[in-house]
Amino acid sequence: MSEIVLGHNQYGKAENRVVRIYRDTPRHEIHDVNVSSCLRGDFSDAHLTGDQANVLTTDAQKQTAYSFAKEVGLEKIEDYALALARHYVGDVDAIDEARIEIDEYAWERVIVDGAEHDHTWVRKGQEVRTAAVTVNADGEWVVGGLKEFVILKSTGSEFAGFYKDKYTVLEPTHDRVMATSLTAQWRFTHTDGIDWDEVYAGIKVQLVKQFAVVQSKALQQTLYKMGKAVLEAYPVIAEVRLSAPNKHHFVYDLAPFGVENNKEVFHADDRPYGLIQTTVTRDDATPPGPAWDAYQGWLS
Ligand SMILES: O=c1[nH]c(=O)c2[nH]c(=O)[nH]c2[nH]1
Repeated sequence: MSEIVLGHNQYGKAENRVVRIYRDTPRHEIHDVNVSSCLRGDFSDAHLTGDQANVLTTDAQKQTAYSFAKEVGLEKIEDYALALARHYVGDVDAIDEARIEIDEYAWERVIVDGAEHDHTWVRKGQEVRTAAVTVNADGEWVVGGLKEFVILKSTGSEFAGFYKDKYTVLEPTHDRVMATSLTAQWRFTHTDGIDWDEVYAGIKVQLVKQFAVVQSKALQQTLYKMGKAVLEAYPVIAEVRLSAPNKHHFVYDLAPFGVENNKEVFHADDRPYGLIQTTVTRDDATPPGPAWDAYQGWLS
């Protein structure tokens, strides 16, 4: 008979929706996040005997997330996440490792009578900025990123010369629409003295540029070039991971109506979609440790 044992476990408070307003001057600032805290450590008893003595409640984690929005501030999600993770590992004995995952929603000031308004914004829909921070006794890891970044080019994309079997019906193309909703994550080599906002903005520029300028032979090639450009431009990045659904745009058949369609009218298909995923790394990158050990998405 095999013995049944407790395996990896972790717990926390997922998706605290924290909004911090800075209102010390008439021109307010807003920071809007979805923050999840995840704790790893000596929690066997909670599972095996029901003894909760070591369990810092998920409710306390929620309270901490809100209080740290004031105590630490929320100007930089990476700094806020590091502060939370350091607090859990440093202050609670049972906790060996803390993982903080944050999505940040950007807001943009409305324009009233030609001027930016002091305290009214509209949601900026372009992408969600992400951060994932892990702290344990051996070190600290920060992974920055973005997701839901929808980007499309109307030409400059090919897909041809692929392997063919008896089910292959796809026609090769040297001129197609390429579109995706990009998720990108980048692992920092260290965590001190980094201008998180500058690196974020610069990496976004690199990702966009490669998507636009590369004469793409495949989404795979575009993703590789994106990751490579980020690593070339930013020595503080050790590794980039990219995940891109191929949002297929099919030329719509207008022939039944006697209407010519020279790649001018498309059906934007919803599903299924190719899902292309690529890691680009330095051959001498420091080991990732637990940098990629997810909380949200652990099973995916
Ligand atoms: O860029 C692409 N990569 C693929 O692997 C693939 N497969 C497919 O059918 N279309 C595409 N496009």
